[in-house]
Amino acid sequence: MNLNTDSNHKERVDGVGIYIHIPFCKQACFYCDFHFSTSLKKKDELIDALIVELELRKSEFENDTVATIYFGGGTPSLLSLEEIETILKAVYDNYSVIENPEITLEANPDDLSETKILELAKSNINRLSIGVQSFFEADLKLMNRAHNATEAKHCLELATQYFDNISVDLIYGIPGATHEQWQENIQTVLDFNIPHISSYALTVEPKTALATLIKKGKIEDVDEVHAEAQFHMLINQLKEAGFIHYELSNFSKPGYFSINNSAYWKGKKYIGIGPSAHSFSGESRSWNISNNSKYIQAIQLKTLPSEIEILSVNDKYNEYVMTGLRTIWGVSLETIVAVFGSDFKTYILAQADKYLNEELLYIEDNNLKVTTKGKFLSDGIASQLFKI
Ligand SMILES: C[S@@+](CC[C@H](N)C(=O)[O-])C[C@H]1O[C@@H](n2cnc3c(N)ncnc32)[C@H](O)[C@@H]1O
Ligand code: SF4
Repeated sequence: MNLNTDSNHKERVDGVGIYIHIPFCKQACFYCDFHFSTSLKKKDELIDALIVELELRKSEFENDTVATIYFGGGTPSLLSLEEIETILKAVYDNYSVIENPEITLEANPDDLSETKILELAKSNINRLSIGVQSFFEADLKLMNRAHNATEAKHCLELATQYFDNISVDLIYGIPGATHEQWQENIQTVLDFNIPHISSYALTVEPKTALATLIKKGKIEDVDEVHAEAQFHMLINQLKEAGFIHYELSNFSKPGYFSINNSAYWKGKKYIGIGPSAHSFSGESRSWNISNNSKYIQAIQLKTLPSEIEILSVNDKYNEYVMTGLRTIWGVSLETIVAVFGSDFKTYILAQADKYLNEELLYIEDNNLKVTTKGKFLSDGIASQLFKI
């Protein structure tokens, strides 16, 4: 299934994507439930396994061209340039890659010394996604980030000298962080002339240290109203600065949309390499085991440690509605009819009626979209449009 067929989609994505998960971090951020290990003992074995998995899966893309390569984590910036290049070589050896693919590396500020940035600038990496989260010491300590506020600013000073395509991650709704501090965080990123920002509300995931600390009363609970107010400040401040709010958590200057993520939101195929990585073939989703040792063992035996789920028509429709409503492109009613049939269009319009009347949704050029008022509620609204 390729949902990137709408004639009115402005950012067309040609080619498929490869995501490579680097499951190591220096220390565990209190809020994070992504898959990572703080022990680097198995790093070499894991890199070997990533290379074998890339070889094992090449037939999945034998008729496709790779347009984006994304090193995510965990903390990919923990890898040396040599390690990154070895993995990239395995991509080029096994897949057909377009001439100038977007190659993103997620990086943490404490890894980005001038030497490291210079090395990365000489490699094929052409986009950095830097996990700053906040420029305030108290916020960084509360979240147990490995960097401090000075490192956060210093790394942007350096990175902007060598890279043009940079994204910065910021977290809002942090307990104790005032609205003024939040606005200062956004302004600091703008002052560095960063063209792309991803911003998430601090989410208390079950079984994280943050959840335990809140339960014990050691950290104040997150406040939804406070977070929603900061989300709207973000929208307004970035709109004024010329950013396009192209996905619920993503803002970009024209020309700097993440091609990798846009492809994902538009239902393009991608393969995820590494422990916990997810893949989407168009017809099914699969995900690798979230355990470094078991992942390495299975790959050494030339088996894929993954589970697969074949998507039903309703699953595909639900996913399209969920991702579509989060984006600037919305849910195309033309695509709904073309891919799922006219019954689905009748269904979605009936379900959407209440939200259209409440001005949480609107229709523009035959696309169903969330209004600014509806944005913070977009996932909840999408679930009300699902077919079960
Ligand atoms: C999993 S991290 C990987 C990149 C890198 N290690 C970093 O920390 O920036 C990707 C993004 O997800 C954000 N994130 C992970 N868990 C989150 C949570 N519970 N609430 C808000 N943001 C979260 C991180 O802060 C980061 O910006
Ligand atoms: S937020 Fe990033 S650095 Fe922190 S634990 Fe998660 S993956 Fe690691």
